[in-house]
Amino acid sequence: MKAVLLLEDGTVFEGRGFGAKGCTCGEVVFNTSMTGYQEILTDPSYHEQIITMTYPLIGNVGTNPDDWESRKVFAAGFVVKENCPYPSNWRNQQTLDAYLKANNVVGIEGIDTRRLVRHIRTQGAMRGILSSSELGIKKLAATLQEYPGLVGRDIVKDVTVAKPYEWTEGVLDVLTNTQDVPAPKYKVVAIDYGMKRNILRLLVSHGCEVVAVPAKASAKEILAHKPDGVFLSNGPGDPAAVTYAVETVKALLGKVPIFGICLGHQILSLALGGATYKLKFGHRGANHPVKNLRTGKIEITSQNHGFCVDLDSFKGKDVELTHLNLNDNTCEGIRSDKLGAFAVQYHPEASPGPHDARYLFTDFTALMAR
Ligand SMILES: NC(=O)CC[C@H](N)C(=O)O
Repeated sequence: MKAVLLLEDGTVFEGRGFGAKGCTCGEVVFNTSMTGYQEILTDPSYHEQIITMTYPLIGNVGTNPDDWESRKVFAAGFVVKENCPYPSNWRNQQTLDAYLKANNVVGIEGIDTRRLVRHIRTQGAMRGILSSSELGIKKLAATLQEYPGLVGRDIVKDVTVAKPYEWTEGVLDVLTNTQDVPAPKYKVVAIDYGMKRNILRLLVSHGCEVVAVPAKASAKEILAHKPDGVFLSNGPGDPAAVTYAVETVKALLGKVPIFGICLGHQILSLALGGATYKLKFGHRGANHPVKNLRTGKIEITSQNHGFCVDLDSFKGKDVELTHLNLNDNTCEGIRSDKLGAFAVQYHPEASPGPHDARYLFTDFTALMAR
């Protein structure tokens, strides 16, 4: 079936539809990872985003019941050069096409993804509409006009959970189908702004007993759990719009150790008096070099963010820059020793990506132990 991707600046890409037949709007972004498309599709941080994969062959390992990073496919749409209809992998249970159909996600293949990515890199991430149902450009343009984009909107409320839940699974070894679940030593409350499951699995495998709470949980409700530590999760959209989350973290600072990832890093930074801004096209991939300024070591990291913390916004404040992105010298980690809080912009839980930064989970348990 024919499909079309129309960008807000009028650029049109025509291709073949796969997955669900339908029409969807979102911010068009790209991810350079060669692997992990199922984890990427189910990362709630991609809510209201149409993901373009730069690696040309996608779907070659099919999909499976284990590699979900959340309860659903949150990506608004999927753009690939070539969707592989004949996956080959011992874990495969469903082709990517059938998986997207089953989860009502629109896909397009056969477009020049290199041209699309170069366009986004030069013009910046922008709103787009992807459709394999309505194909009339005029009608699609009118529909796209209605879509407001991400800036200034709290969309964490669309992906968070309604009530608290416990998580007991550890990191899964797919070869032996066993999990690493040591006896819990620390009680952690994780605020779920759209949390990836591998963060939860790693907290459990590092000896944490985890209860996840909705994004709007108050500091009082969180402290009532008597946690040894609080975790601030990843999540979609503009951090500055999630004002209730910033207020809650302000009320927690200094009362309990805090560790944050991605959106959690941005919310902690805002609570510490910092500021955030929108990057031109964001960082999304699995090979982004980050320098740990304390150890001097370079970590190859998994990344997925379109907003960033302004390095200069902490001038005169007792906040240490701990990690720096070596591609563009942007902030990738901060810490306040005085307040017992630290966070990174990138994804140490990988899923997908390298495991270089897993030590941060040990840093968190060491902080709680102190
Ligand atoms: N993965 C995330 O938590 C993303 C954080 C935020 N939504 C951003 O795009 O920068």
